[in-house]
Amino acid sequence: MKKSAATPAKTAPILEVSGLRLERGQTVILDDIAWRVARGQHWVILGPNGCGKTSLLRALTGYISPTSGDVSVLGHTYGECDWRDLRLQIGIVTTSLQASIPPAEPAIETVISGKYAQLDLWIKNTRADETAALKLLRFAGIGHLARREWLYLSQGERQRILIARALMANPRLLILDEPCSGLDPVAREHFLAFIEKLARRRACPALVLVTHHVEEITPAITHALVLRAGKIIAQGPLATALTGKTLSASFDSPIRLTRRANRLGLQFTGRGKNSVF
Ligand SMILES: Nc1ncnc2c1ncn2[C@@H]1O[C@H](COP(=O)(O)OP(=O)(O)OP(=O)(O)O)[C@@H](O)[C@H]1O
Repeated sequence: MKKSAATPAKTAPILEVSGLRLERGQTVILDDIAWRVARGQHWVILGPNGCGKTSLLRALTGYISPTSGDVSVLGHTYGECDWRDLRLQIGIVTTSLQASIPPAEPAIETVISGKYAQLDLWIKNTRADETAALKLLRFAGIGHLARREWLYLSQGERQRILIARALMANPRLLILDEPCSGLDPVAREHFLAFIEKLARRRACPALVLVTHHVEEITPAITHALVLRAGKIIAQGPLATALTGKTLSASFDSPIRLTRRANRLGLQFTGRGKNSVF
């Protein structure tokens, strides 16, 4: 009988990936990925288009099987326990989820569906679920939208609802896959302030933010994983893993990392091979 992941091992890391390799046909999508997310850490994954970020997320959530290597969540390894239990420990917010939300579904029901890791949920809501969902919507600053249908919500509101939805299952890891895409500059700042508030919450799950934009790395993010062509080129505490040198190697273009008022930025230096100028 397969072991249940419902009772997490107290000392295990939140996530551990070792020797992960993913091949499809002749293509090596991920190669020799070894990565560990410990309790209390919040990570950013950065890298150019096609470097393997989405594939890595899909391997973490059990949606694709690696060619070799292991992925474990809270000490439980895919293949050795029920993957549905493991998946419940990982919340994921991605724009691809948006197409699966029924257009007429009120926000509060979208949030409640997260508790059961289901979309288009057809059950009678309990009072306790409604209370919990409303609390999360209020935390996300959108309590007033609880009864508004998905169809009429803005992109920023939808992203907050999907985060509240993910939190309904009390995940230990929350993956935010390009959560700012489609947001205008002001909406993006408000949204980042919300992420920062979430990260400072006592019961916050470990966050993994996937982005192309260093400006979206808020001060709560502690660690970085930098990818290039399916391989890790740097990982560790933000200050050492995310530098002009590692970004230049990742994006194959000369880049300088700037820091102003606690926010990161990029400058293209205009020198060297593959300069954008
Ligand atoms: N099933 C597959 N078969 C063949 N190649 C694939 C498959 N899935 C992904 N790839 C390739 O693997 C590479 C990594 O894709 P992936 O979507 O993980 O990149 P990404 O870093 O998320 O890119 P982006 O930033 O553009 O979203 C790409 O070159 C892609 O074409």
